[in-house]
Amino acid sequence: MRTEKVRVEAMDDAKPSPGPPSETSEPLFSFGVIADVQYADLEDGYNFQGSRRRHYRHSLVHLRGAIEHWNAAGSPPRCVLQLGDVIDGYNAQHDASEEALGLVLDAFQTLSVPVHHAWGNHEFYNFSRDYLTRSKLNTKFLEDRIVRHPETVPSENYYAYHFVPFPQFRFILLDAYDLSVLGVDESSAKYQQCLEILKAHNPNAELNSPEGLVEPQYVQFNGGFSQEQLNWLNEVLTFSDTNQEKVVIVSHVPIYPEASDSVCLAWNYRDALAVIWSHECVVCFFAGHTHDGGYSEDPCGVHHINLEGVIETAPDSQAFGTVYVYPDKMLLKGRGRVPDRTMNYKAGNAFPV
Ligand SMILES: Nc1ncnc2c1ncn2[C@@H]1O[C@H](COP(=O)(O)OP(=O)(O)O)[C@@H](O)[C@H]1O
Repeated sequence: MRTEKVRVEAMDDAKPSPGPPSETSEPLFSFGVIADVQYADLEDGYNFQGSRRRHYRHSLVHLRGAIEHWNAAGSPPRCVLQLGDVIDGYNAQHDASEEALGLVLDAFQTLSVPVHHAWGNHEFYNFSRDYLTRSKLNTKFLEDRIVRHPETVPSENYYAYHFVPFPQFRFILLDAYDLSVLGVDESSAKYQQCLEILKAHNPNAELNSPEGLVEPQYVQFNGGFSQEQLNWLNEVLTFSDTNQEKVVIVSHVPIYPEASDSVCLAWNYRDALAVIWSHECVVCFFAGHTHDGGYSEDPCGVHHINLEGVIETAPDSQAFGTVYVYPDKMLLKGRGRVPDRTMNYKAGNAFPV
């Protein structure tokens, strides 16, 4: 194992500490996280409920600031995880999708480490799945393949892959709009199948409305995971268990109710949890989508983090984080409105060093 020294950035004095970090030992490596930039060249607006201000233009300034921060780090992160919704759906209405995406990608071009892009609902408001597959938001070329384990190779039917930024630590990027009516050709069988699933759970004329639903996550702006993708996830986690790896999962849409507004969960979040809970290796699950942020450790010791969205972050604050990985835990050092979080590995499951 590599024992490269990674410096932990200074604690932000302005917010509470999660307890003493492992200053006595050096982190093995670090990675950056950022969510819901939702850039658009528009005046500020509000969320659907009218309760939260959205800073469409300033979100790009926030993104550039985060990138400058990671570039200036004494020990740069191994990679950055962009959790989806990088440009806002309003761009499509103003015929500005490509221009907005270009500005965001120009910013990422200046990042000195690889970025992994998840896809959210706003990607699909702007672009078709085919367009995204051909775009620079498709970072599947950064995947790692496991020799002699073809069952761990993802299918082309969904946008998901895994990679190893540091030995024994596997990251899995999931496609939470694998089952969705967004970004899918309306004449396709898949669209019909997904529309049927959605309508079976949501009788509202407005399919974005959760009003009266027993399972409020069945709205159009969410999506889910196909059985094919879940079977693949199960295979990768089986490999990671067998090889005593630690796993970080990334998805635009969250899957754990205690960490998220129930309206924002993945359609079949229970199926994803069932797969994850049948394995030992998963340390944490990072999602965006809610903008509010949230955290909960589930009964199986998996830490669910919903990152605060850049779009609802005031110009005088920030919203991103760097996760420092130790042999026995991961430590999220948040900036601005992202709080620090300590994610201990499951009891007796520290990484053998
Ligand atoms: N309660 C609701 N009833 C009807 N439509 C809704 C409701 N909440 C959101 N929407 C619609 O769903 C879409 C996504 O909502 P929004 O909150 O803007 O999502 P995001 O947080 O991803 O930006 C928008 O078109 C919005 O108007």
